[in-house]
Amino acid sequence: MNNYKAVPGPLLSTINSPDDLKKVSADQLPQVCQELRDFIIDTVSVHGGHFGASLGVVELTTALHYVYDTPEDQLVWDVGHQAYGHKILTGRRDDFHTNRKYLGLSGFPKRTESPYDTFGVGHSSTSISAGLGMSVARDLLQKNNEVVAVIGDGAMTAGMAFEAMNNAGVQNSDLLVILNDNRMSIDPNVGALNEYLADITTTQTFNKMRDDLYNMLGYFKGAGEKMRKMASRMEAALTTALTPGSLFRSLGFKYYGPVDGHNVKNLARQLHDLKKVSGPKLLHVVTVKGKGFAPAERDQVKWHASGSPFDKVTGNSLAKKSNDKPVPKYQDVFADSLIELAKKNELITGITAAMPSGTSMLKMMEEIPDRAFDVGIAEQHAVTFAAGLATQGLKPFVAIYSTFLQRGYDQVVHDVAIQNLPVVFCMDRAGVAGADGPTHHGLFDVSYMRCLPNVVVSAPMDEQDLRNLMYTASRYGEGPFSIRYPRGAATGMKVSPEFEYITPGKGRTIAEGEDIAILSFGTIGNYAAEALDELKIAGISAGLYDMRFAKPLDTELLDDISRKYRHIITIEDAARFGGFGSAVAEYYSDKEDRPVQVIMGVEDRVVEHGTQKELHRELGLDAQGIVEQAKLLMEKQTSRL
Ligand SMILES: Cc1ncc(C[n+]2csc(CCOP(=O)(O)OP(=O)(O)O)c2C)c(N)n1
Ligand SMILES: CC(=O)[C@@H](O)[C@H](O)COP(=O)(O)O
Ligand SMILES: [Mg+2]
Repeated sequence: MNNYKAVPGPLLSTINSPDDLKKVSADQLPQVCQELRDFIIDTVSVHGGHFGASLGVVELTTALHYVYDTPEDQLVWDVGHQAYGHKILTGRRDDFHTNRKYLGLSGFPKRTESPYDTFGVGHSSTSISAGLGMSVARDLLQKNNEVVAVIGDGAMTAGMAFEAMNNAGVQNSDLLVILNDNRMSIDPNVGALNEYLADITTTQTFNKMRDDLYNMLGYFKGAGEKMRKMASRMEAALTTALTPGSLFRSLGFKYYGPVDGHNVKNLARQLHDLKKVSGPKLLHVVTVKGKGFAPAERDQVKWHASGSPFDKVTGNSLAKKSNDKPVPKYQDVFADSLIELAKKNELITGITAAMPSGTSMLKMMEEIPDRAFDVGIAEQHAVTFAAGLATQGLKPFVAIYSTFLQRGYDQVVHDVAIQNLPVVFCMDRAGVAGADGPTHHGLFDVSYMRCLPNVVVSAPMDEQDLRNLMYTASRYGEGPFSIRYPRGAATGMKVSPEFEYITPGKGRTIAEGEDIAILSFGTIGNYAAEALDELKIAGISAGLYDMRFAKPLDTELLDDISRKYRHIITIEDAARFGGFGSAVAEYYSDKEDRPVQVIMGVEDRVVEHGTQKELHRELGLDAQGIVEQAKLLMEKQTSRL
């Protein structure tokens, strides 16, 4: 592991807790911020991690810990990808070089890591609900601590944030919500709320335009539809400009702002004053994502996170250049195939919930803009929106990370599965996700999809099969179809430009054997393929079957396998409970001649962060793990004889 540690500046090096921060004078706060920013840039330039969001809240983080008595005062971060400054100021500076590394600090606030991390995060838009829970608990327990929730403009687009505000507005509990408005989600923020916030932050411009605008509106009345739409948009903007924050006020919040989120002394003063204001209140802070690192300010999407080392002045990548042909990522195979399919079938639509870059749906949004939608951080809406499209005969492909689809599960059940609508779920980041850790692993989708009526549950072993399964899904008219694939690079195989229809429920034989059959589900099967040679050396003849479907199962193939083998191993990069291995066990359970089965998958526990390779090793879900299981199985058989 690279153990490079950034050296903190003279002031930052004296700060090991918020109490130390409180010892510096208000005039020194800008210097603390500069040193904090430098420290983040220095560390992330070597070790990688989320980036732009933490740079954008350096002043806000410093002001919060300066003014509030954390950890007694509860500070709740939303998503938590912006909390690096918070970690550094709350006693984790010296360990910060282990951030997101195996056995190191978590990339997100985590309750077991620090008392300053009041609520575990990773998924967005939970902070107001959690904060309200904490403030109501404070009231009931007759304590007097403060509660502050910090939420981004992207996270604010989610239904959950509005559910929380709707409730907070009538609870009358003291709660400060800070809206960190940088006009960005991971990609540019979208939606009507985004436009509303833009109107607030451009108040002065609109005030100046007011008189002209009324004159123009008169002119527009006689104009066409396009002009009228423009006029009504401008009128809405004007209304917002005249009464900024009215949306939040009407939800029962006292609204303050917008204020400059990079003036730390002013922020500290504002926060100090707001302590005297009771009830639910919202401070609207305007910041720049990537603030203080010019390349990140220029290209905010690229610098949302950095995976490889970079020059901390120019931002140029320091990753070793390779002459090898680049291997496509699964997300790109998905997006390219979707575009190919959509060009041939005009009923196909694509939907992403605020992950155009992450899912590569951006490609379709650029090539076929009228049929590709970014609906914001709104997984629930994305699923039901797709269901609505499907009722009208369209063929929606909903690309959502496996972990984020958990947010839209009732919609998958109630709006898609029960109505048997032909929505295609493309679940990216399935299996262990890597450095993002437990909140982001996609370990539950096989179980949560398999238990639903009507849903096909599939996983390709490689990019060729991903293309073919997508093609199959595009032609499958009987109901919902799910396809899971992991984060990162595909196999690099030569891919046929032709699509092939795979009958749902049909697996394939990769290798025949005699002693043990390995039944794999998804890309984890490539580890099994690697294990075959080593098993041969160990004197074990293993067959390998890429089952492709956890539902419907290839029962014909399963019957063949049970006739031929006494021992089978099933393997999946997912929770064992209710997954593919369970499906096979259930199928065999009433067969007299059932084989002895080992189910390889993720045990009933939380899997922490690390590289995918490290985590697969820890879980025993790699070639070595398969070899070990196979040997154990054969030993057990021999000892029984
Ligand atoms: C439920 C859920 N969906 C999607 C994501 C992926 N995601 C992480 S950060 C982010 C953008 C958040 O934007 P914002 O709250 O404005 O924070 P910023 O990065 O701009 O500081 C998204 C979409 C997530 N973490 N949780
Ligand atoms: C914080 C968050 O949810 C995203 O930034 C996530 O970390 C992206 O993951 P990928 O890097 O796999 O797209
Ligand atoms: Mg934002």
